[in-house]
Amino acid sequence: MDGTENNDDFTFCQVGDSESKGLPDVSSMSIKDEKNGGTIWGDNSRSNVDSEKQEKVGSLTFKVIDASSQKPSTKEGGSNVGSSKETKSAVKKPATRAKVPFQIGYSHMDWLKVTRTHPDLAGLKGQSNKRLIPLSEVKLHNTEDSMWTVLKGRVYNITLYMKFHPGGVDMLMKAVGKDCTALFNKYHAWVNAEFMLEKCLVGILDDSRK
Ligand code: HEM
Repeated sequence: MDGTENNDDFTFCQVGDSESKGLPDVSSMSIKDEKNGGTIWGDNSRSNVDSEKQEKVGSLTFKVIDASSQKPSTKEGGSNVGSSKETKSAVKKPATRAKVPFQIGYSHMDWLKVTRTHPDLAGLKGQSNKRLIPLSEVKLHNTEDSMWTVLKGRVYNITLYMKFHPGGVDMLMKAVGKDCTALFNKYHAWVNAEFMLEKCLVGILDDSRK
């Protein structure tokens, strides 16, 4: 690619101080794909309004709406894919995640440093980390100075990890003394805990004992 070819399907928007430059309000724009049908981006349900202008680039149609002249309305229509309800759910914004304030000295990088320098994160005192451990033993480690959890069949000592957890201490407390695999997968199945907690491994969960 040399950057000179004509790419019909993509357009780049100039973003800036829209008011002072007289640019359209991007929060009120939507992009339709005429070739394949459907809304690519934006809230397409707000068409059929008087203050709307259409721009066309390649196969894409931009609906530029002057939001300043609009009042909230229940008017429907304008969508070329089913009902406007369906279109709305297709462009639904993801739920905002409650961010836990980041504490200086407790970032992911800080944790990696700890895992490299701490002599005994698991608290093994020389014991093997291949020992089979029943859930009843995990349950006993639910105190401030010894917190164990089970994740994907492995038993970890998470006492020192608690303050480094990006989801907060309170959330991770739900894992203490229990098997947290389901909760872990519910919130972030993509997190590589095997790597992050490698040095916290205490043993393997013994499924055959309670
Ligand atoms: C014990 C193993 C766990 C590890 C190693 C771990 C690790 C992490 C990591 C790396 C993140 C950041 C993920 C990201 O930004 O994409 C995170 C976020 C989070 N974790 Fe965990 N987690 C564990 C267990 C849990 C459990 C059991 C819960 C729920 C009870 C939980 C709830 C959360 C939540 C709600 C967030 C999101 C925080 C935010 O968006 O700021 N975690 N965790």
